[in-house]
Amino acid sequence: MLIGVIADDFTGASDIAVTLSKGLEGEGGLRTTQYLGVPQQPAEEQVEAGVIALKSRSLPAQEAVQQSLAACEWLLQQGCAQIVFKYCSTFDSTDAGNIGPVLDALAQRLAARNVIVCPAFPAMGRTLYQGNLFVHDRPLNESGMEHHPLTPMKDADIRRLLSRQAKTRVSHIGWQQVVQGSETLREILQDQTDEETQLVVVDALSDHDLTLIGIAAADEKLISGGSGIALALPHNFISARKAQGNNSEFPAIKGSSAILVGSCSGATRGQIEEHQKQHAVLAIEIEDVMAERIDADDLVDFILTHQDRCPLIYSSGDPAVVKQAQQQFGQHNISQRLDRLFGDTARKLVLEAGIQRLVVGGGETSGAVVSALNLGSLQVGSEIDPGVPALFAQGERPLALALKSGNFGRRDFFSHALNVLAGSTH
Ligand SMILES: Nc1ncnc2c1ncn2[C@@H]1O[C@H](COP(=O)(O)OP(=O)(O)O)[C@@H](O)[C@H]1O
Ligand SMILES: O=C(O)[C@@H](O)C(=O)COP(=O)(O)O
Repeated sequence: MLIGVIADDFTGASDIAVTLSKGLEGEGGLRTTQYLGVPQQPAEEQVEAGVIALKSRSLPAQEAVQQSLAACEWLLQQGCAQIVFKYCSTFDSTDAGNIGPVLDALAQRLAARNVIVCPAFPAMGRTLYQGNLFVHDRPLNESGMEHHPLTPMKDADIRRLLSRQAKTRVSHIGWQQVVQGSETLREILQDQTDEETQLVVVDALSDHDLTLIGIAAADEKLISGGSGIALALPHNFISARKAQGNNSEFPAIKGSSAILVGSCSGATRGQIEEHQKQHAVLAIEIEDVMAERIDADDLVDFILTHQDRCPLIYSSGDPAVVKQAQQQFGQHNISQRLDRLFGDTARKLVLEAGIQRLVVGGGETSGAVVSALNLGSLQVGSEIDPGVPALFAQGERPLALALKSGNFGRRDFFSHALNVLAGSTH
């Protein structure tokens, strides 16, 4: 294994996994496997990039640090020369963490001097300029992310956010320096090396900028960012002839399907609206979940009786509905109950009812579903939409998955994803 990634949620893990497996256009990427939690056994020999999916974004900071360090140890044992800490391209976190505390701990473990911090993901409109993060034409704190149920983002200045979370000093490399090229950037990074470790927020507006940054970071032991930071990392290993590259083929799975959605993001709510125009959709009311008036058997029943209409079940609400539910029940209680409900439903659907194509909307929700299925590891297939690959779990009966970040995906994402998992290229 050459590159090891520690991802703080499951959709984020598949986002960076597909970036590594794709590589730069015309060049190809690395043989990539996504692990669900820290594996108990060594990786298979042919794996060149290993992505460990944690569900650590919303844990207490100390637990997130412990899990991230455990993931780091396993990746180092597999021989990784470079570790990447992957967080959200909207920098999802709070003043208590977890991005800062995890970076502090990883930097110390790896004795890294300059740790790049770059959440930019231009394909999804996330750009970083003068240390401030934008989502398309809005600053992060006006992008809708200020309403996120778990990590409301109320500041767009990554330097300021990170300084509140991390003990390590925070510095900045501006876009005007990035565009001077990889060589200059490498020199700037090396010049910044003094005794003190630094978290270096680096601006990026385009994939070209990210490519320059990735090439400049070829020798860095620790890098961090959204999936965009990994764009050029396969190139570093392929051009140094250390990697064989990715030439895997994946099955088309046409079996029965289910779509489970817990994300409350604007993009996801639009996708649900689109889906219900032609397909079967069931809304779960939070009051019913909290009062245990609805359970996994009810949801399984809906999915199985609507197989001919691409059934989708969602809990998602708009910001006003979410706020009201939070005031009534507490966000932690709601998330715990929903995680359990979606997890139990997925287990019954896959293990008992034989569902073979599963699409999940939302990072935390994907974590809950995939953890309940206890799948171990997933092979990374083709990209359904930017940042969302087809994933395959081997077992007695193959299972194809798509784990969609709340904000990702085209408007008809859910039906499109089912088609791609079934082998359609449209
Ligand atoms: N109607 C709702 N009210 C309050 N919280 C909700 C509701 N529906 C889902 N949630 C919670 O909101 C969170 C959404 O997070 P996540 O699944 O990561 O989506 P995203 O990818 O958009 O961040 C989950 O913890 C989920 O349990
Ligand atoms: O970087 C991103 O935006 C995604 O890969 C990601 O981490 C998504 O998180 P969720 O929005 O919680 O799914």
